[in-house]
Amino acid sequence: MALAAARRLLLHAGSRLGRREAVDGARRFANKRVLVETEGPAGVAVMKLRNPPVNSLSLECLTEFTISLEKLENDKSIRGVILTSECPGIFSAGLDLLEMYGRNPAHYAEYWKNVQELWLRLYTSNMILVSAINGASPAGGCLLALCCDYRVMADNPKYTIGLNESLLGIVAPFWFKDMYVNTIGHREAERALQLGTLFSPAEALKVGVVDEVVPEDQVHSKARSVMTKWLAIPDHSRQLTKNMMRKATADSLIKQREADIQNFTSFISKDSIQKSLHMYLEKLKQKKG
Ligand SMILES: CCCCCCCCCC/C=C/CC(=O)SCCNC(=O)CCNC(=O)[C@H](O)C(C)(C)COP(=O)(O)OP(=O)(O)OC[C@H]1O[C@@H](n2cnc3c(N)ncnc32)[C@H](O)[C@@H]1OP(=O)(O)O
Repeated sequence: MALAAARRLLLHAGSRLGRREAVDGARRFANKRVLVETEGPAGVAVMKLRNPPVNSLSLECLTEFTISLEKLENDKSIRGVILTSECPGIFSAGLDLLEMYGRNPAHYAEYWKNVQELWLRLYTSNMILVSAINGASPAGGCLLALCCDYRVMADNPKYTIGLNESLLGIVAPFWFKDMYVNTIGHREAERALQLGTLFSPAEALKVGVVDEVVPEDQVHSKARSVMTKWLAIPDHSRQLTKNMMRKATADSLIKQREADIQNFTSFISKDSIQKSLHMYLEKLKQKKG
């Protein structure tokens, strides 16, 4: 409830947490975890996730992300968004494991509702979305990229991308799966989902998880040049086409949002699943020591 109130305040009353300023004709607004810079005449915004250390999608981060997108969607001068990260070497570590571990069912339900909301908003956005994947992009990080219309990834073998849920002992929800199938086809998705494959940039390109791999220092310039190409298409025909391609996938979640929340809540609350998450978190810790 507190988050919903914060969201209303941010969105409608301008910005108490957010701030808006003019810099050389460009505009920017920032929440704590999302920075948005818009460039006047081109109608393009660059949205940078900045939730260190790994841009995990905490409830706060999801909320700020959704609000920022909503603001851009309502701004008729904005036609395209480049989605990227301000955290070095990490695009996004995906959903925040600490939101799914050791909490109560009401928290899980609230968290999942916000995950659904961000996904629906991103996946069905009328704007052109291009991701500049400048770091690791597992699970929910990959999900963000898959929502985009075009994906450019940095050519660094340390960076991997994919839906690795099965490695954590959890299961990608049907709408993650549907989007993966839409992107890379049934056979590749079936294999990658079962194995929890994290693809190197070269592999991701080969299988179609990303559209282009470029040297790391060219990710942003390439994303911009891709955006320019997409901006040349009339919005109305591109938007109707996008809607035609994505509507069925989005609708299948919209039709069963409540049931999906219940499924997630009961699945994630299971002792066996909590145990798997505990082990995975321990593994992440041990990696350091
Ligand atoms: C019947 C069916 C019903 C369906 C029900 C649905 C089921 C659930 C579906 C849920 C779907 C989940 C999707 C997800 O997104 S789960 C998250 C998956 N993410 C990962 O696996 C990534 C894990 N992280 C990493 O691999 C690495 O951290 C990294 C991103 C490659 C970065 O490596 P690094 O060496 O630079 O940093 P590292 O030292 O590992 O991490 C720094 C600290 O950050 C913490 N951390 C990392 N990732 C997460 C995360 N996702 N959430 C929260 N915290 C994270 C890590 O633990 C370190 O913390 P600390 O410094 O030790 O305290």
